[in-house]
Amino acid sequence: MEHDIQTFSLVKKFGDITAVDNLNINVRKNTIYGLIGPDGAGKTTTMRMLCSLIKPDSGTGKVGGLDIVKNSEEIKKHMGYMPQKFSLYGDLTVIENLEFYSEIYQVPKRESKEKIKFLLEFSSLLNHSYKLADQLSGGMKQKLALSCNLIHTPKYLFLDEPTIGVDPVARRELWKILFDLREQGVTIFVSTPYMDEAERCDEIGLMYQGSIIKSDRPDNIIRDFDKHILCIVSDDIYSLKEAVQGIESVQDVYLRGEELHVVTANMECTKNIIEESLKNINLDFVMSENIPTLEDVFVNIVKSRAEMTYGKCN
Ligand SMILES: Nc1ncnc2c1ncn2[C@@H]1O[C@H](COP(=O)(O)OP(=O)(O)OP(=O)(O)O)[C@@H](O)[C@H]1O
Repeated sequence: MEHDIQTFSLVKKFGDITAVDNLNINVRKNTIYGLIGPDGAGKTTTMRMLCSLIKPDSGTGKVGGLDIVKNSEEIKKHMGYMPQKFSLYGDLTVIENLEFYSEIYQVPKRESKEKIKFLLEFSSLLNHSYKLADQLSGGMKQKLALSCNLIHTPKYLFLDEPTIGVDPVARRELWKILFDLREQGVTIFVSTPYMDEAERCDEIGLMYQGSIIKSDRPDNIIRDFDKHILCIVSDDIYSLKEAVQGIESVQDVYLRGEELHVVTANMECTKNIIEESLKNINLDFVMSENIPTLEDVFVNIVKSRAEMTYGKCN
């Protein structure tokens, strides 16, 4: 199996903080790899090392078979990196921004004209070509930022939370672009806080405290989850939560919108105890078993890790 992006025991420290801790990642060629994890897990630091913007303290990494420290200049020619705050020039038009990045990447003039035309169509920005970047919506700005990173036809694309602050329709459009890029042979490494986006990746890595604690296809991660999720709705969700979280076979309880999600290893027994307890306090409720979502699994894995590290807190 051919890998385009790899890390081998990668470590990065900032003073006392170990931001990336013995990280091992393997990203297959021509796939979308999603890095997900809580704030401060080390996602941005990982991406910055892979893009040769900062050096690791130890360990190594490869992009397209090239060493991220020794061959950084060569790697940069073939990669695009869109950080969380990508610099667009607000007082330049959409086309002018693309022309500017085309010069930065030293794309030959004739090639650049063709590429800009292609990217404007590809990212549905053609009708906005002469708008100032500052006048674009959040979603369009991100599409322009992405296009600026595609001007030199990179083989590897690194995107740090590219859809933050983007509305759901524009988010879907951006993902359509990513799928098209994968079709064209680009390997994509993306971090996202959104679980619906993580589910669209070919493989995801759950990052916690600098390491990958689980890595697989999203459907495999959900399939391997060996616990059950009970979903309960009630008019008095807070009394419901209080009553349920004291039950011994309940491993975790959390709110998801209007619903209370209960995690248990023993579904039938927990269901019966909850029914009894809620009847005793005269609470109206509706309970059903839910198929676990990636979000349920993610919350559970991260909480279990945190409990292993810091002990249980209720
Ligand atoms: N330049 C820096 N100097 C000191 N500490 C840093 C620096 N960059 C990152 N850190 C620390 O390293 C840890 C990992 O940060 P990082 O930004 O990589 O996490 P993240 O998973 O990308 O978080 P977020 O989702 O909030 O962006 C955090 O504790 C952070 O405070």
